[in-house]
Amino acid sequence: MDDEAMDDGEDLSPEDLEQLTQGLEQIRATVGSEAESGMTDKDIKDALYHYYFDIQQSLNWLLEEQARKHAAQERRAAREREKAQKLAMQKKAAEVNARLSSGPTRKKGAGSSDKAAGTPISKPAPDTQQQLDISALNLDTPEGTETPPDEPPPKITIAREKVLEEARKALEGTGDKKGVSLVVIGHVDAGKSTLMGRLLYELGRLDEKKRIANERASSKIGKSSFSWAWEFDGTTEERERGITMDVALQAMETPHRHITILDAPGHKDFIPNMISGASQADCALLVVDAATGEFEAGFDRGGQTREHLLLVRSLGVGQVIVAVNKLDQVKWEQDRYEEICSLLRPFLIHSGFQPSKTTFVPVGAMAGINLAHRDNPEATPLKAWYGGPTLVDLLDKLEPPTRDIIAPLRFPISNVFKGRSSGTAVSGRVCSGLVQVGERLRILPGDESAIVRSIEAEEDSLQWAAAGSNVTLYLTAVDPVHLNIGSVLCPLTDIIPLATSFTARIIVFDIQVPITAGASVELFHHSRDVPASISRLLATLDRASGAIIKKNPRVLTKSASAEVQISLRGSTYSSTSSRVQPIPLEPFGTNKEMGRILIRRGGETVAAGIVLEVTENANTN
Ligand SMILES: Nc1nc2c(ncn2[C@@H]2O[C@H](COP(=O)(O)OP(=O)(O)OP(=O)(O)O)[C@@H](O)[C@H]2O)c(=O)[nH]1
Repeated sequence: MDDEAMDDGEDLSPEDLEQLTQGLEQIRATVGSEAESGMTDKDIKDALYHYYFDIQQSLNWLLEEQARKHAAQERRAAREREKAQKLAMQKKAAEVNARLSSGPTRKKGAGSSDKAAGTPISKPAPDTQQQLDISALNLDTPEGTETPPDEPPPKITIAREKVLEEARKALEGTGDKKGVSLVVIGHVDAGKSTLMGRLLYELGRLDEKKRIANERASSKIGKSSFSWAWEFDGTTEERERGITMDVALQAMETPHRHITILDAPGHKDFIPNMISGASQADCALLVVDAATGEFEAGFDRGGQTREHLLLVRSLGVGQVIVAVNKLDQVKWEQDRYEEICSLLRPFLIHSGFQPSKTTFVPVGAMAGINLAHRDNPEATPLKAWYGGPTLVDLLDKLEPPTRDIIAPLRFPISNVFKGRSSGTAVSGRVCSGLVQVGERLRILPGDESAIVRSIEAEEDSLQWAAAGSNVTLYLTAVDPVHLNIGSVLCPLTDIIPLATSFTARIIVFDIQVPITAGASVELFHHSRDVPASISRLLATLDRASGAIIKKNPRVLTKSASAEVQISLRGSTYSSTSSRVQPIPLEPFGTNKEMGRILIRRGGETVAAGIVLEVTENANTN
């Protein structure tokens, strides 16, 4: 472009100059000022001149150029980071060698205080599971946020009683908005991400500039119909394929609620990610596609509408809003809306949702119809027959479930990444109890512990977080090698059992091949899934009363309720080669959120259940 760059418009005709000025104004209106966009007037004029004043082509080129520059900067920064990391590792290795050669430096009466002091000499994890999990960690340091040298870990500054009192007040919700977390579920392409992207825009949480950028960039790769979804589908692969693959987290405010949104993938290949999202949620928003044949495809056997509903209910979600979307595709016909509601209602009841906790709302995600406002000009055909609540009206009435803040802390890790300021960060949901800055926590499985350096929720820094909060904990005094997705953080004095075998009460889904004793399955518990087997069929039970119908049945068929023994695969044998890593879980009677399980086989969810008793507790062995 330099060859053709123009010289201050000296050779231009008055018409060309006019076009140049207008083009500059229009591009500026889209990209913002020089400070905001990093584009000088000269860059823009050169592009306009080069593309014969075609604004669209000039803008595309400018955006591409900017992306190229940014990528080059990132590559440079990555190289520098790598160099710095190598140097730091060499330094650490030299320190370790020096320490090892001068003998152990255990402090007086220290017990485990080597860890408290953040001693960097840490044994590699003895088991393969922990080593394998490391590959799932996202340990990249964001640009310009290199880890500062170790600071002393923070101390607890607020008394436990005071934290409890504050947490109780916050949960009562006096003055403050009540907080709920919402998982967005539904068949692939129902419009979940579009709905949530558009909703954020309607609520003023997505600004015009970002919207235009998403629109432009999505149309550039021929995916303009997904532009609203881009707010949630952030990765290149998700955007190119036009599907959600992992759970995306965002927050929004309605007049009386603060809502954490977990946008789950609809595609059946990503059900494990959907389960991880659902296990962090209080309520669900089911999105269904009203277009002819599409609702049916999602609702039939093999579609995700049924499976998602059963999964969220099995994981303890009791409230659901059903958004009947894409009604524009059927000319906003009331009959179609009612047909869909009448097909879903009995299924919802059958799946265990109380009618009083189930609501329906007609919406058009793409055009923003009946999301936050009723006055959309395109809503006229809907208004002819619908005068009920908008989606936001319904979201505003979601009730948070009872939170158990007295129980010991249980924080199952759903993600591990390099912290922004320092240390390692883990994100997830506080399932029970409280966590506060300065607290030392045990990481299970394993013998390690870590200190909470800081707590963050949607970029707010907190001193403590209570049951029901989705937060990020920044940890210190721990080697990140010990932090794995699926591990659970607990108080040092009240740790969760580590099970290799347990009994459970399960409900069998609509399966075609019956379950026999010894069946190999995948066991899902929060964000962890492990190979297991249904080692014994103990009894079939009456679904309503729980009374035993038959002891030691030979098989379990669809819709059966049963008591079974589940063993992590290999754990029933004594040879060390087949030993498996135990997983942290708790009987449902002790801790509801830690006592729910899902069982899958061959890519299909075959049963859901609750843990009755941990029969092989690796902690007490
Ligand atoms: N006509 C019409 N199309 C819509 C509407 N809402 C979403 N879509 C389209 O439906 C397609 C799928 O939308 P997404 O938001 O990606 O669907 P999703 O449910 O998030 O998809 P996954 O997360 O991959 O399961 C896109 O092409 C959207 O433009 C709507 O209200 N009307």
